[in-house]
Amino acid sequence: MQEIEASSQALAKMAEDLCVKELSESRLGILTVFYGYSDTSVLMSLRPAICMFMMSITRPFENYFSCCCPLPGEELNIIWRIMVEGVGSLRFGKRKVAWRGGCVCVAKVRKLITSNDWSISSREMQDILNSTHDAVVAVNKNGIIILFNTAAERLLGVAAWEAYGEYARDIIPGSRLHNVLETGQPELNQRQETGDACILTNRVPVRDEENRIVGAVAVFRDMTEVHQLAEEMTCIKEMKKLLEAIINTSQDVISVVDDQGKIILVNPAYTRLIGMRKEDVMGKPPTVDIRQGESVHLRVMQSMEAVRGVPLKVGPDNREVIINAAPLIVDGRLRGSVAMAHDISELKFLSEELASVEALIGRGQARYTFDDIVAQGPAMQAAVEYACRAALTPATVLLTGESGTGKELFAHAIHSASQRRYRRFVRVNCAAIPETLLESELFGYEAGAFSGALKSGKKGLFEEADGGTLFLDEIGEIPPPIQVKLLRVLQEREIMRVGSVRAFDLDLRIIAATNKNLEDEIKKGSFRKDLYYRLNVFPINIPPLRQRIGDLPELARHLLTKLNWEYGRCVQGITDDAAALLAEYGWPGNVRELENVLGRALINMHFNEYTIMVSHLPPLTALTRLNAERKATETTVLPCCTLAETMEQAERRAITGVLTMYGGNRAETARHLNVSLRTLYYKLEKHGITGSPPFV
Ligand SMILES: Nc1ncnc2c1ncn2[C@@H]1O[C@H](COP(=O)(O)OP(=O)(O)OP(=O)(O)O)[C@@H](O)[C@H]1O
Repeated sequence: MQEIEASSQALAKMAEDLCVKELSESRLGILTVFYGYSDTSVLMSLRPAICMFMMSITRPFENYFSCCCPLPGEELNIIWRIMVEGVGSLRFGKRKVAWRGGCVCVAKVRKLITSNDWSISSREMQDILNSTHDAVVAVNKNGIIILFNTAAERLLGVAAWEAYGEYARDIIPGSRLHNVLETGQPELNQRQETGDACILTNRVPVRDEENRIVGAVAVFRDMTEVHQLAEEMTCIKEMKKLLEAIINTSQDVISVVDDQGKIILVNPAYTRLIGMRKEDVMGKPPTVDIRQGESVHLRVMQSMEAVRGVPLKVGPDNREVIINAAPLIVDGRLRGSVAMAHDISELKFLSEELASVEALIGRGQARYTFDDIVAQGPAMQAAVEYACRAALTPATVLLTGESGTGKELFAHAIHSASQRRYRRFVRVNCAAIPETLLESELFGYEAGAFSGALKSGKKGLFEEADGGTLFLDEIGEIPPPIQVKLLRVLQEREIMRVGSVRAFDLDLRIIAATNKNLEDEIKKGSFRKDLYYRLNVFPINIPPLRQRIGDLPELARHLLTKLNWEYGRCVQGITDDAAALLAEYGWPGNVRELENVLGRALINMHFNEYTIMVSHLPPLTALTRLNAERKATETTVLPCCTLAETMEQAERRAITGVLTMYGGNRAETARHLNVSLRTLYYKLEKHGITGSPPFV
């Protein structure tokens, strides 16, 4: 603060000049302090433009500055002060003010508020403006800043006290308030990008009652946060849409309950499954759809823990579902629970379908190689050696042998050792497919070939195996009409779909297997001779187990390893007694039966038993007797008999043995002996075998 002593005359003049000058520009506040007489009314009339302070002559003026602001809460920055001595007068326009000593101060008014609403104090007004988030800057008609709130300080980076009294054009040129003053036109919603910030500005002229422009005000709104918020909102909205789409398209059944246990979300898969409309379940307790079992939602909400694999029956059709559910915990608070149900009725159905299709076809890759075949004795070794040779050629192979001797095992091994090993190995059990379907299954059909046919037509198993190997198991069961078609495939190497007139080429190797004697079948007229010759290119006969009993110990070891793995056991071997019993047995079911017998022994064993004993084996007596008989037939020399007589006796023994084993069941006996029922009846009559077991 400057303080100048001066003669009263000079100072009076200076004060007067200053007053006039400052009043005209309204830039600075002139504070004139008089001792002695004063004309209050004159000075007060200047208030809209400057701050005028009246003081009591009795009070020292220093105190006055701090306490006598005309509007409470305003502050002054005194720039200079002139002490005035003597007596004089000041003239304001036509009026003259007498004075006697005093001072003239020039002060910058830091907060100058001109408000006509005197019910709100200037301090309150200032507080209100400072509290607003928007920056507010106002100028008077000369473009001088008369209002600058805290948000403006923050946003524009200028302190309020620096801004007050300055030209807005100088301090904040971007505000364009001077333009508004000039044009009188409001500038609304103007966007300004400053660095990272995005500001929206409204600038309007301020008019008095006579519509004269007396100033301008700008409101700056920092839109950065709003923009960020809008972006976040858009992001959340998109996320919500995405989640909704996922939930709605999910095949899994989804339901959500709130913390009150009321359903608040279900997806279309849910309504489809339980057969209720969405509006019928929303807001309802989660037990609304359950037919059998407890609500997992309630369980989860009580325990606050997830559950997995809970079986339930839901909906009008009592659909079987498996449910996984978890509590919804947000910020440590339980907000509800979400459950996902998998409809296992469908799954069960599909897996059954798959199993039946696979059982019928057995398609895919070969599972065994020659390493999986136990062949100790010379007969088996010869068969394996022959099969190895066959594998290296594209020739058709015919595997013959009793049931369970390992024909399928050989077919897999041949494919695995052939050049086609990386192509498909398709197995078809001709006996398992109904006769009516066999043709279309094997050869496929054209669209609309018969009622119930697929619109698109269907590939047959021959086509499926194209490039690979087709294993026709139980070939002896193929009915004569299909034998003709099969013959054509083997001859021409081409097939024709059912309902088609167009034949196409195929490249596949055929392996056929049967436990029937096809020559007998030809004699009976049930199997085509020409087909037999086509199939019998590479015949391999696999001997029955009873004729290679020497293989039994190694086979048992091999099968035990397999069974231990399947049953999770560690059985090491077989006692000598048990092995002797197994060797005595006739094994009509061959290696498959041996596998079953060992499997049953494992089931009979305790977990701390590691060696199969006789007590673990199922009863094998009936066939042991047969076996003894067979051995006798094979080994006993009958010196006083002719060859024809010996054969007669052997035949009689064989028939009575098998008949005893099957409790007199002639059909089973015929099947076992591989003769037709008609032949068996003939032989029974011939040998005079009648009555009930035991037959002698
Ligand atoms: N020599 C062998 N070595 C190892 N396992 C064998 C042997 N022979 C047969 N097996 C096993 O015995 C079971 C029956 O074999 P497979 O199914 O090949 O007989 P199959 O003659 O095709 O029977 P079917 O005529 O009844 O179809 C299979 O588990 C097979 O692995």
